[in-house]
Amino acid sequence: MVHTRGSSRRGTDRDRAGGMVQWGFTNANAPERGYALIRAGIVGGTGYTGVELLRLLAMHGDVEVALITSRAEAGMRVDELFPSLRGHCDLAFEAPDDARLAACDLVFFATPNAVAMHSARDLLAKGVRVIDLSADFRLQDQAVWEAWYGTEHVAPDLIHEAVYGLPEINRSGIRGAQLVANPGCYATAIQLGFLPLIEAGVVDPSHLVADGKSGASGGGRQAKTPMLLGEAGESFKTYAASGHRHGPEIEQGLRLMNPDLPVQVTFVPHLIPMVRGIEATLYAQLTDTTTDLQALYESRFRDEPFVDVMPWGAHPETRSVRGENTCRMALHQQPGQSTIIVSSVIDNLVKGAAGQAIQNMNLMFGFEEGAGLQAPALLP
Ligand SMILES: NC(=O)C1=CN([C@@H]2O[C@H](COP(=O)(O)OP(=O)(O)OC[C@H]3O[C@@H](n4cnc5c(N)ncnc54)[C@H](OP(=O)(O)O)[C@@H]3O)[C@@H](O)[C@H]2O)C=CC1
Ligand SMILES: CC(=O)N[C@@H](CCC(=O)OP(=O)(O)O)C(=O)O
Repeated sequence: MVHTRGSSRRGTDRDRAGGMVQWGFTNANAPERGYALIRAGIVGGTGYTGVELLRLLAMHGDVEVALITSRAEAGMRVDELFPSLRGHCDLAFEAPDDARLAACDLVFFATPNAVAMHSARDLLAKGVRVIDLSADFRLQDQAVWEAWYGTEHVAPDLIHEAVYGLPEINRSGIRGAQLVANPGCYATAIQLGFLPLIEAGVVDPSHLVADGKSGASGGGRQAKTPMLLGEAGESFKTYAASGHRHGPEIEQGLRLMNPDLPVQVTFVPHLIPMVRGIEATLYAQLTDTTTDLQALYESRFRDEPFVDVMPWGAHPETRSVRGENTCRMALHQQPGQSTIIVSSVIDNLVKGAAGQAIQNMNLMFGFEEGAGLQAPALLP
Protein backbone atom coordinates (compact mmCIF):
# COMPACT_ATOMS: atom_id res chain seq x y z
CA MET A 1 0.00 0.00 0.00
CA VAL A 2 1.28 3.42 -0.86
CA HIS A 3 1.16 6.32 1.54
CA THR A 4 1.57 9.47 -0.48
CA ARG A 5 2.62 11.88 2.26
CA GLY A 6 4.12 15.11 1.02
CA SER A 7 7.06 15.12 3.36
CA SER A 8 8.00 11.44 3.39
CA ARG A 9 10.02 9.27 1.03
CA ARG A 10 10.20 5.58 1.65
CA GLY A 11 9.94 2.29 -0.17
CA THR A 12 11.11 -1.26 -0.46
CA ASP A 13 13.74 -2.82 -2.70
CA ARG A 14 15.15 -6.27 -3.24
CA ASP A 15 18.62 -6.80 -1.76
CA ARG A 16 21.29 -8.87 -3.53
CA ALA A 17 20.03 -12.07 -1.90
CA GLY A 18 16.52 -11.40 -3.19
CA GLY A 19 15.10 -10.35 0.22
CA MET A 20 13.08 -7.19 0.72
CA VAL A 21 14.72 -4.16 2.34
CA GLN A 22 12.92 -1.05 3.44
CA TRP A 23 14.40 2.38 2.87
CA GLY A 24 13.48 6.03 2.99
CA PHE A 25 12.82 8.71 5.55
CA THR A 26 9.94 10.57 7.12
CA ASN A 27 10.24 14.26 7.80
CA ALA A 28 10.09 14.66 11.57
CA ASN A 29 8.22 17.92 11.03
CA ALA A 30 5.36 16.26 9.13
CA PRO A 31 2.14 17.54 10.65
CA GLU A 32 0.36 15.23 13.07
CA ARG A 33 -3.03 14.36 11.70
CA GLY A 34 -6.17 14.11 13.76
CA TYR A 35 -8.11 12.49 10.90
CA ALA A 36 -7.79 9.62 8.45
CA LEU A 37 -6.42 9.98 4.93
CA ILE A 38 -8.98 9.42 2.19
CA ARG A 39 -8.46 6.23 0.20
CA ALA A 40 -8.25 6.79 -3.55
CA GLY A 41 -8.23 4.24 -6.36
CA ILE A 42 -6.90 4.94 -9.86
CA VAL A 43 -8.22 2.91 -12.79
CA GLY A 44 -5.82 3.21 -15.71
CA GLY A 45 -2.56 3.74 -13.84
CA THR A 46 -0.16 3.08 -16.72
CA GLY A 47 -1.50 5.91 -18.87
CA TYR A 48 -0.17 9.45 -18.94
CA THR A 49 -2.98 10.93 -16.86
CA GLY A 50 -2.90 8.01 -14.39
CA VAL A 51 0.80 8.38 -13.68
CA GLU A 52 0.35 12.17 -13.50
CA LEU A 53 -2.29 11.61 -10.80
CA LEU A 54 0.28 9.58 -8.86
CA ARG A 55 2.94 12.28 -9.25
CA LEU A 56 0.63 15.01 -8.00
CA LEU A 57 -0.94 12.92 -5.23
CA ALA A 58 2.58 12.29 -3.90
CA MET A 59 2.56 16.00 -2.95
CA HIS A 60 -0.87 15.79 -1.28
CA GLY A 61 -0.97 15.24 2.45
CA ASP A 62 -4.55 14.00 2.79
CA VAL A 63 -4.77 11.15 0.29
CA GLU A 64 -3.62 7.57 0.40
CA VAL A 65 -3.57 5.88 -3.01
CA ALA A 66 -4.96 2.50 -2.06
CA LEU A 67 -4.97 0.77 -5.42
CA ILE A 68 -4.00 1.35 -9.00
CA THR A 69 -5.01 -0.74 -11.97
CA SER A 70 -3.64 -1.96 -15.26
CA ARG A 71 -4.75 -5.05 -17.11
CA ALA A 72 -1.56 -5.32 -19.16
CA GLU A 73 0.85 -4.73 -16.24
CA ALA A 74 -1.06 -6.47 -13.42
CA GLY A 75 1.46 -7.72 -10.86
CA MET A 76 4.24 -5.29 -11.84
CA ARG A 77 5.41 -2.78 -9.24
CA VAL A 78 4.51 0.78 -10.08
CA ASP A 79 8.01 2.08 -9.28
CA GLU A 80 9.54 -0.55 -11.57
CA LEU A 81 7.60 0.78 -14.55
CA PHE A 82 7.97 4.40 -13.40
CA PRO A 83 11.26 4.83 -11.47
CA SER A 84 10.38 8.50 -10.91
CA LEU A 85 7.94 7.16 -8.30
CA ARG A 86 10.55 5.17 -6.33
CA GLY A 87 10.05 6.12 -2.74
CA HIS A 88 6.62 7.53 -3.42
CA CYS A 89 4.67 4.43 -4.31
CA ASP A 90 5.15 0.82 -3.24
CA LEU A 91 2.00 -0.53 -4.86
CA ALA A 92 1.81 -3.05 -7.67
CA PHE A 93 -0.66 -2.68 -10.53
CA GLU A 94 -3.69 -4.92 -10.24
CA ALA A 95 -6.47 -5.84 -12.65
CA PRO A 96 -9.57 -3.67 -12.25
CA ASP A 97 -12.02 -5.21 -9.79
CA ASP A 98 -15.17 -3.31 -8.83
CA ALA A 99 -15.33 -5.03 -5.42
CA ARG A 100 -11.81 -3.79 -4.57
CA LEU A 101 -12.59 -0.32 -5.90
CA ALA A 102 -15.72 -0.18 -3.70
CA ALA A 103 -13.47 -0.10 -0.61
CA CYS A 104 -12.16 3.35 -1.70
CA ASP A 105 -13.60 6.74 -0.79
CA LEU A 106 -12.89 8.02 -4.29
CA VAL A 107 -12.07 6.43 -7.63
CA PHE A 108 -10.40 8.26 -10.50
CA PHE A 109 -11.03 6.79 -13.94
CA ALA A 110 -8.02 7.64 -16.11
CA THR A 111 -9.27 5.29 -18.82
CA PRO A 112 -10.27 5.60 -22.47
CA ASN A 113 -13.78 6.81 -23.25
CA ALA A 114 -16.63 4.33 -22.65
CA VAL A 115 -14.96 2.52 -19.73
CA ALA A 116 -16.05 4.46 -16.60
CA MET A 117 -19.71 4.35 -17.59
CA HIS A 118 -19.73 0.58 -16.96
CA SER A 119 -18.60 0.83 -13.33
CA ALA A 120 -19.80 4.21 -12.09
CA ARG A 121 -23.33 3.21 -11.05
CA ASP A 122 -22.24 0.37 -8.72
CA LEU A 123 -19.50 2.46 -7.14
CA LEU A 124 -21.84 5.41 -6.53
CA ALA A 125 -24.44 3.05 -5.02
CA LYS A 126 -21.80 1.92 -2.53
CA GLY A 127 -21.03 5.50 -1.53
CA VAL A 128 -17.79 5.80 -3.53
CA ARG A 129 -17.28 9.15 -5.21
CA VAL A 130 -16.07 9.11 -8.80
CA ILE A 131 -14.01 11.51 -10.90
CA ASP A 132 -13.95 10.47 -14.55
CA LEU A 133 -11.13 11.95 -16.61
CA SER A 134 -12.68 10.59 -19.79
CA ALA A 135 -15.66 12.02 -21.66
CA ASP A 136 -18.34 9.54 -20.50
CA PHE A 137 -20.33 12.06 -18.47
CA ARG A 138 -19.32 15.39 -20.03
CA LEU A 139 -22.10 15.87 -22.60
CA GLN A 140 -25.63 16.42 -21.32
CA ASP A 141 -27.23 15.21 -24.56
CA GLN A 142 -27.00 11.41 -24.84
CA ALA A 143 -27.60 11.39 -28.61
CA VAL A 144 -24.80 13.91 -29.18
CA TRP A 145 -22.47 11.85 -26.97
CA GLU A 146 -23.31 8.64 -28.84
CA ALA A 147 -22.79 10.32 -32.22
CA TRP A 148 -19.33 11.63 -31.28
CA TYR A 149 -18.10 8.65 -29.26
CA GLY A 150 -19.52 6.01 -31.58
CA THR A 151 -21.13 3.71 -29.04
CA GLU A 152 -24.25 3.36 -26.93
CA HIS A 153 -24.17 5.03 -23.52
CA VAL A 154 -24.83 2.37 -20.88
CA ALA A 155 -25.53 4.77 -17.99
CA PRO A 156 -27.50 7.66 -19.52
CA ASP A 157 -29.29 8.43 -16.24
CA LEU A 158 -25.94 9.30 -14.66
CA ILE A 159 -25.22 11.96 -17.30
CA HIS A 160 -27.58 14.31 -15.47
CA GLU A 161 -26.24 13.39 -12.06
CA ALA A 162 -22.68 14.24 -13.10
CA VAL A 163 -21.26 17.69 -12.43
CA TYR A 164 -18.98 19.16 -15.10
CA GLY A 165 -15.69 19.68 -13.30
CA LEU A 166 -14.57 23.13 -14.38
CA PRO A 167 -14.21 24.82 -10.97
CA GLU A 168 -14.13 28.32 -12.44
CA ILE A 169 -17.79 27.96 -13.47
CA ASN A 170 -19.11 25.14 -11.26
CA ARG A 171 -17.36 25.37 -7.90
CA SER A 172 -20.39 24.96 -5.66
CA GLY A 173 -21.82 22.09 -7.73
CA ILE A 174 -18.49 20.26 -7.58
CA ARG A 175 -18.39 20.59 -3.77
CA GLY A 176 -21.57 18.55 -3.45
CA ALA A 177 -20.94 16.15 -6.33
CA GLN A 178 -20.74 12.36 -6.11
CA LEU A 179 -19.77 12.07 -9.80
CA VAL A 180 -17.55 14.61 -11.56
CA ALA A 181 -17.00 14.70 -15.32
CA ASN A 182 -13.50 16.12 -15.63
CA PRO A 183 -13.29 18.39 -18.71
CA GLY A 184 -11.26 17.65 -21.80
CA CYS A 185 -7.87 19.33 -22.19
CA TYR A 186 -8.66 21.51 -25.23
CA ALA A 187 -12.08 22.25 -23.72
CA THR A 188 -10.43 23.57 -20.54
CA ALA A 189 -8.05 25.98 -22.29
CA ILE A 190 -10.72 27.20 -24.70
CA GLN A 191 -13.65 27.59 -22.30
CA LEU A 192 -11.52 29.49 -19.77
CA GLY A 193 -10.14 31.75 -22.50
CA PHE A 194 -13.60 32.71 -23.80
CA LEU A 195 -15.32 32.79 -20.40
CA PRO A 196 -15.25 36.52 -19.54
CA LEU A 197 -16.24 37.53 -23.09
CA ILE A 198 -19.23 35.17 -23.10
CA GLU A 199 -20.40 36.00 -19.59
CA ALA A 200 -20.22 39.73 -20.35
CA GLY A 201 -21.89 39.27 -23.76
CA VAL A 202 -19.45 41.60 -25.53
CA VAL A 203 -18.70 39.43 -28.61
CA ASP A 204 -20.63 37.91 -31.49
CA PRO A 205 -21.21 34.40 -30.06
CA SER A 206 -21.95 32.80 -33.40
CA HIS A 207 -18.51 33.38 -34.95
CA LEU A 208 -16.04 32.20 -32.33
CA VAL A 209 -12.82 30.61 -33.58
CA ALA A 210 -10.49 28.42 -31.51
CA ASP A 211 -7.16 27.37 -32.97
CA GLY A 212 -5.78 24.66 -30.64
CA LYS A 213 -2.34 23.06 -30.62
CA SER A 214 -1.45 20.07 -28.47
CA GLY A 215 1.66 18.12 -27.61
CA ALA A 216 1.72 14.39 -28.26
CA SER A 217 0.94 13.30 -24.69
CA GLY A 218 -2.61 14.51 -25.40
CA GLY A 219 -3.03 11.36 -27.45
CA GLY A 220 -2.22 9.00 -24.56
CA ARG A 221 0.54 6.45 -23.96
CA GLN A 222 -0.54 3.64 -26.22
CA ALA A 223 1.37 3.05 -29.46
CA LYS A 224 -0.11 4.90 -32.43
CA THR A 225 1.75 5.43 -35.69
CA PRO A 226 0.94 9.16 -36.08
CA MET A 227 2.49 9.79 -32.65
CA LEU A 228 5.87 8.17 -33.45
CA LEU A 229 8.83 10.59 -33.33
CA GLY A 230 9.48 9.88 -37.00
CA GLU A 231 5.93 10.91 -37.88
CA ALA A 232 5.19 13.78 -35.49
CA GLY A 233 8.74 15.13 -34.97
CA GLU A 234 9.75 18.27 -36.90
CA SER A 235 6.28 18.46 -38.39
CA PHE A 236 3.05 20.33 -37.70
CA LYS A 237 -0.44 19.54 -38.86
CA THR A 238 -4.13 20.02 -38.31
CA TYR A 239 -6.27 17.02 -37.50
CA ALA A 240 -10.05 16.58 -37.10
CA ALA A 241 -10.44 19.95 -38.86
CA SER A 242 -13.89 18.97 -40.05
CA GLY A 243 -15.03 18.32 -36.49
CA HIS A 244 -13.48 17.23 -33.18
CA ARG A 245 -15.39 15.73 -30.25
CA HIS A 246 -14.36 18.62 -28.00
CA GLY A 247 -16.38 20.96 -30.26
CA PRO A 248 -19.75 20.03 -28.70
CA GLU A 249 -18.18 20.01 -25.23
CA ILE A 250 -16.84 23.55 -25.70
CA GLU A 251 -20.15 24.84 -27.08
CA GLN A 252 -22.11 23.19 -24.26
CA GLY A 253 -19.85 24.84 -21.67
CA LEU A 254 -20.03 28.28 -23.27
CA ARG A 255 -23.84 28.05 -23.53
CA LEU A 256 -24.05 27.31 -19.80
CA MET A 257 -22.09 30.50 -19.09
CA ASN A 258 -24.69 32.62 -20.89
CA PRO A 259 -27.76 30.62 -21.95
CA ASP A 260 -29.19 33.52 -23.98
CA LEU A 261 -26.38 33.47 -26.54
CA PRO A 262 -26.48 31.38 -29.77
CA VAL A 263 -22.91 30.10 -29.35
CA GLN A 264 -21.10 28.53 -32.29
CA VAL A 265 -17.37 27.73 -32.22
CA THR A 266 -15.12 26.72 -35.10
CA PHE A 267 -12.45 24.61 -33.38
CA VAL A 268 -9.43 23.25 -35.24
CA PRO A 269 -6.87 21.15 -33.33
CA HIS A 270 -3.22 20.78 -34.34
CA LEU A 271 -0.52 18.32 -33.30
CA ILE A 272 2.81 19.93 -32.51
CA PRO A 273 6.15 18.18 -31.91
CA MET A 274 6.39 18.60 -28.16
CA VAL A 275 5.37 16.34 -25.30
CA ARG A 276 3.23 18.41 -22.92
CA GLY A 277 1.16 21.51 -23.38
CA ILE A 278 -1.72 23.13 -25.20
CA GLU A 279 -1.84 26.62 -26.67
CA ALA A 280 -5.23 27.84 -27.87
CA THR A 281 -5.45 31.05 -29.87
CA LEU A 282 -9.02 32.31 -29.68
CA TYR A 283 -10.66 34.89 -31.95
CA ALA A 284 -13.96 36.73 -31.41
CA GLN A 285 -15.62 39.77 -32.99
CA LEU A 286 -16.34 42.50 -30.45
CA THR A 287 -19.88 43.87 -30.42
CA ASP A 288 -19.07 46.29 -27.62
CA THR A 289 -15.84 48.23 -28.06
CA THR A 290 -16.22 50.32 -24.91
CA THR A 291 -15.47 47.61 -22.34
CA ASP A 292 -11.99 47.55 -20.79
CA LEU A 293 -11.27 43.92 -21.64
CA GLN A 294 -8.08 43.65 -19.61
CA ALA A 295 -10.00 44.86 -16.54
CA LEU A 296 -12.84 42.44 -17.38
CA TYR A 297 -10.47 39.45 -17.44
CA GLU A 298 -8.52 40.52 -14.37
CA SER A 299 -11.66 41.05 -12.36
CA ARG A 300 -13.32 37.77 -13.49
CA PHE A 301 -10.29 35.70 -12.54
CA ARG A 302 -9.00 37.73 -9.55
CA ASP A 303 -10.09 35.07 -7.04
CA GLU A 304 -9.28 32.06 -9.19
CA PRO A 305 -6.22 30.29 -7.83
CA PHE A 306 -5.42 28.54 -11.10
CA VAL A 307 -6.04 31.18 -13.76
CA ASP A 308 -3.38 33.79 -14.47
CA VAL A 309 -4.13 36.81 -16.67
CA MET A 310 -0.90 38.30 -17.99
CA PRO A 311 -0.51 41.97 -18.97
CA TRP A 312 -2.14 43.09 -22.24
CA GLY A 313 -0.13 41.97 -25.27
CA ALA A 314 1.94 39.30 -23.49
CA HIS A 315 2.61 35.91 -25.09
CA PRO A 316 1.97 33.02 -22.70
CA GLU A 317 4.23 30.02 -23.31
CA THR A 318 3.32 26.38 -22.75
CA ARG A 319 6.62 25.90 -20.92
CA SER A 320 5.47 28.45 -18.33
CA VAL A 321 2.79 25.96 -17.17
CA ARG A 322 4.65 22.66 -17.67
CA GLY A 323 3.80 20.48 -14.66
CA GLU A 324 1.65 23.24 -13.15
CA ASN A 325 -2.13 23.39 -12.64
CA THR A 326 -2.46 26.83 -14.22
CA CYS A 327 -4.29 28.25 -17.22
CA ARG A 328 -2.29 31.34 -18.24
CA MET A 329 -3.69 33.77 -20.80
CA ALA A 330 -3.20 37.17 -22.43
CA LEU A 331 -5.24 39.46 -24.69
CA HIS A 332 -4.33 41.13 -27.99
CA GLN A 333 -6.00 43.40 -30.54
CA GLN A 334 -4.53 44.51 -33.88
CA PRO A 335 -4.72 48.18 -34.91
CA GLY A 336 -8.07 49.27 -36.32
CA GLN A 337 -9.65 45.82 -35.89
CA SER A 338 -12.61 44.69 -33.81
CA THR A 339 -11.26 41.16 -33.31
CA ILE A 340 -10.19 40.28 -29.79
CA ILE A 341 -7.47 37.63 -29.65
CA VAL A 342 -6.89 35.51 -26.55
CA SER A 343 -3.90 33.21 -26.13
CA SER A 344 -4.53 30.55 -23.48
CA VAL A 345 -2.01 27.91 -22.37
CA ILE A 346 -2.26 24.88 -20.09
CA ASP A 347 -0.39 21.67 -19.41
CA ASN A 348 -2.80 19.12 -20.91
CA LEU A 349 -1.89 16.54 -18.26
CA VAL A 350 -2.29 18.94 -15.31
CA LYS A 351 -4.94 21.70 -15.63
CA GLY A 352 -6.15 19.72 -18.67
CA ALA A 353 -6.54 16.42 -16.77
CA ALA A 354 -4.93 15.13 -13.53
CA GLY A 355 -4.38 18.50 -11.82
CA GLN A 356 -7.94 19.61 -12.50
CA ALA A 357 -9.15 16.21 -11.20
CA ILE A 358 -7.25 16.82 -7.95
CA GLN A 359 -8.60 20.39 -7.75
CA ASN A 360 -12.07 18.81 -8.04
CA MET A 361 -11.24 16.18 -5.41
CA ASN A 362 -10.12 18.96 -3.05
CA LEU A 363 -13.46 20.71 -3.49
CA MET A 364 -15.46 17.48 -3.06
CA PHE A 365 -13.66 16.49 0.15
CA GLY A 366 -13.33 19.94 1.71
CA PHE A 367 -9.53 20.17 1.39
CA GLU A 368 -7.73 23.40 0.49
CA GLU A 369 -8.49 23.85 -3.22
CA GLY A 370 -4.79 24.06 -4.04
CA ALA A 371 -3.62 21.12 -1.90
CA GLY A 372 -1.01 19.12 -3.79
CA LEU A 373 -1.06 21.61 -6.66
CA GLN A 374 1.33 24.30 -5.51
CA ALA A 375 4.51 23.33 -7.39
CA PRO A 376 5.50 25.93 -10.00
CA ALA A 377 6.26 25.00 -13.60
CA LEU A 378 9.42 23.24 -14.73
CA LEU A 379 11.88 25.42 -16.62
CA PRO A 380 13.50 25.12 -19.11
N1 LIG B 1 -3.69 12.62 -22.31
C1 LIG B 1 -4.29 13.79 -22.08
O1 LIG B 1 -3.70 14.87 -22.23
C2 LIG B 1 -5.72 13.83 -21.62
C3 LIG B 1 -6.50 12.69 -21.54
N2 LIG B 1 -7.80 12.79 -21.15
C4 LIG B 1 -8.63 11.59 -21.06
O2 LIG B 1 -8.21 10.85 -19.92
C5 LIG B 1 -8.35 9.46 -20.18
C6 LIG B 1 -6.98 8.77 -20.00
O3 LIG B 1 -6.08 9.34 -20.93
P1 LIG B 1 -4.55 8.89 -21.02
O4 LIG B 1 -3.98 8.76 -19.66
O5 LIG B 1 -3.91 9.80 -21.99
O6 LIG B 1 -4.74 7.43 -21.67
P2 LIG B 1 -3.67 6.30 -21.90
O7 LIG B 1 -4.03 5.62 -23.17
O8 LIG B 1 -2.30 6.86 -21.74
O9 LIG B 1 -3.97 5.28 -20.68
C7 LIG B 1 -5.15 4.57 -20.56
C8 LIG B 1 -5.12 3.72 -19.30
O10 LIG B 1 -6.38 3.03 -19.15
C9 LIG B 1 -6.17 1.62 -19.03
N3 LIG B 1 -7.27 0.98 -19.73
C10 LIG B 1 -7.46 0.93 -21.09
N4 LIG B 1 -8.61 0.30 -21.37
C11 LIG B 1 -9.16 -0.07 -20.18
C12 LIG B 1 -10.35 -0.78 -19.82
N5 LIG B 1 -11.19 -1.21 -20.74
N6 LIG B 1 -10.58 -0.98 -18.51
C13 LIG B 1 -9.73 -0.54 -17.56
N7 LIG B 1 -8.58 0.13 -17.83
C14 LIG B 1 -8.31 0.36 -19.14
C15 LIG B 1 -4.80 1.36 -19.62
O11 LIG B 1 -4.15 0.27 -18.98
P3 LIG B 1 -4.48 -1.26 -19.32
O12 LIG B 1 -4.87 -1.31 -20.76
O13 LIG B 1 -3.22 -1.97 -19.00
O14 LIG B 1 -5.61 -1.64 -18.38
C16 LIG B 1 -4.05 2.65 -19.28
O15 LIG B 1 -3.51 2.57 -17.98
C17 LIG B 1 -8.87 9.33 -21.62
O16 LIG B 1 -10.27 9.19 -21.58
C18 LIG B 1 -8.47 10.65 -22.25
O17 LIG B 1 -9.32 10.99 -23.30
C19 LIG B 1 -8.36 13.97 -20.77
C20 LIG B 1 -7.63 15.13 -20.82
C21 LIG B 1 -6.25 15.14 -21.28
C1 LIG C 1 -2.96 15.23 -29.49
C2 LIG C 1 -4.24 14.48 -29.26
O1 LIG C 1 -4.49 13.45 -29.85
N1 LIG C 1 -5.07 14.99 -28.38
C3 LIG C 1 -6.29 14.36 -28.03
C4 LIG C 1 -6.83 15.16 -26.90
C5 LIG C 1 -8.11 14.60 -26.43
C6 LIG C 1 -8.27 14.56 -24.97
O2 LIG C 1 -7.41 14.38 -24.20
O3 LIG C 1 -9.49 14.73 -24.57
P1 LIG C 1 -10.54 13.60 -24.31
O4 LIG C 1 -10.47 13.38 -22.87
O5 LIG C 1 -11.86 14.13 -24.72
O6 LIG C 1 -10.16 12.42 -25.11
C7 LIG C 1 -7.29 14.32 -29.18
O7 LIG C 1 -7.38 15.26 -29.94
O8 LIG C 1 -8.03 13.34 -29.26
